[in-house]
Amino acid sequence: MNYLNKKTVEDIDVAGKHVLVRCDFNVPMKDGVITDTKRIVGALPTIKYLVDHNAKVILCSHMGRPHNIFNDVVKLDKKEKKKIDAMPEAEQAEATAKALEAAKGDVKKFSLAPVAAELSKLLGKEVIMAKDVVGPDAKAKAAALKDGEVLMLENVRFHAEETKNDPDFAKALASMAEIYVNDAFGTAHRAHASTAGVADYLPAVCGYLIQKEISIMGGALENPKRPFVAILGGAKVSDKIGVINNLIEKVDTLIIGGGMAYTFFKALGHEIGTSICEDDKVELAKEMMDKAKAKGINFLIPVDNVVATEYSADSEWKIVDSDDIPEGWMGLDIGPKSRELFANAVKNAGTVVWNGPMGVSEWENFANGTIAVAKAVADSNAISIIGGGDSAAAVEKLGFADKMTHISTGGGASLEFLEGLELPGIACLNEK
Ligand SMILES: Nc1ncnc2c1ncn2[C@@H]1O[C@H](COP(=O)(O)OP(=O)(O)O)[C@@H](O)[C@H]1O
Ligand SMILES: O=C(OP(=O)(O)O)[C@H](O)COP(=O)(O)O
Repeated sequence: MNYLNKKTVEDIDVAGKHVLVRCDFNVPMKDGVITDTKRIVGALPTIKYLVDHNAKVILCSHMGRPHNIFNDVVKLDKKEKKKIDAMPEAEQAEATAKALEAAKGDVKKFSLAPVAAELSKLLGKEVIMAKDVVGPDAKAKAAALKDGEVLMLENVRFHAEETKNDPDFAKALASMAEIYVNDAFGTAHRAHASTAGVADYLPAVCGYLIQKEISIMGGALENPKRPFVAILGGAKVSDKIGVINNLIEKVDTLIIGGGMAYTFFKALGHEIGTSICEDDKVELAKEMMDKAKAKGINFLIPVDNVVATEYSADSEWKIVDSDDIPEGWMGLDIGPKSRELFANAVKNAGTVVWNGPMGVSEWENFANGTIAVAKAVADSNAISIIGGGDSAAAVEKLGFADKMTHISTGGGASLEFLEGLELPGIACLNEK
């Protein structure tokens, strides 16, 4: 998908205008404290540009997946509902009432107020917080904004109309501004009112974060410095089929690690013990390997594995070759020979795209494959692009973030971009 011809904030006169900026401020929180500010820091260049150019800045974002509080409809979380459905019928009514009551009290944790406070610190200026999204408080505060001032609306997902891409809700958002800027890369794969719908009613351009994400990732896909190496890991083949399909057409080397690899082992006829496997994807794994062979791509899967007796952080473990996984053992990481094999493939790469850990990297005993790959990518001279999600978290935790060319701020969005899918939040923006 080529989005490089989209208008940016620099292509439009923002001085004195109300500018509605959609950011992805869906940051991880624990006990009311933001645990990773990457997405807020990522939004700063656009916000600073608008402030410096005397715009009246109105920021909006979602946070989590809350209930529709403004219509007073509180719905149960999917997981909660499943739990209640599994209860004996006689207990369900009481459990539902209790859960609904608890869900009402939950709403505060989805407020963007902590983000406004953090942003204010990072910007070194006040960020005015609205009590609602398109209600009287937001409208009054937006109308009163002076040039260079910044307002944060409440969580757009407090309205069910947001995720439904309801035109009236999009219009209500648009009515507060004269220009729309989308800089929410992490939410660009969603066709919601504030990420796409609003562009029907205002001149619509992208911010610097979206521009950076698409120019680096788009550049790698369209015109990669070769050899181009893709490393895919994580739990499931089904999550990455689209990415494999798209990248197999472009790369010189495709490396498959993590839980995904065991479906490929099965396709090769190996015994995989109790390793994670998607039986309905074995045939597809075979097809992928045949395709890679036909295209002359270097296709690498682990040659050895760290196997464990149970899925737990302190399980007994040992190292075995890939065609020698014993009955009752499960592969939780790639082994030392695979680490070397993968590191060697990365060493002379021109471009590396990496998405998904090589094993259960959350647990120390099964993190060495992911550490080795992160180190190899960091030590290479390649243009290195890390998809969001768990691989980004691993790279950051291991202290290699500074050595990577780009760590995407979007998990789902970067995957869809690498799949070559259209991102509605970018497709809706005006062309130059
Ligand atoms: N061998 C394995 N067995 C089971 N789970 C695994 C294995 N390897 C990796 N995983 C799990 O995969 C998950 C990450 O996968 P995924 O969400 O696809 O990655 P990303 O977020 O980077 O796209 C992690 O929770 C990790 O524990
Ligand atoms: O955190 C997000 O997605 P990600 O975890 O895939 O990066 C985005 O804010 C999108 O959120 P959503 O998946 O609730 O639409």
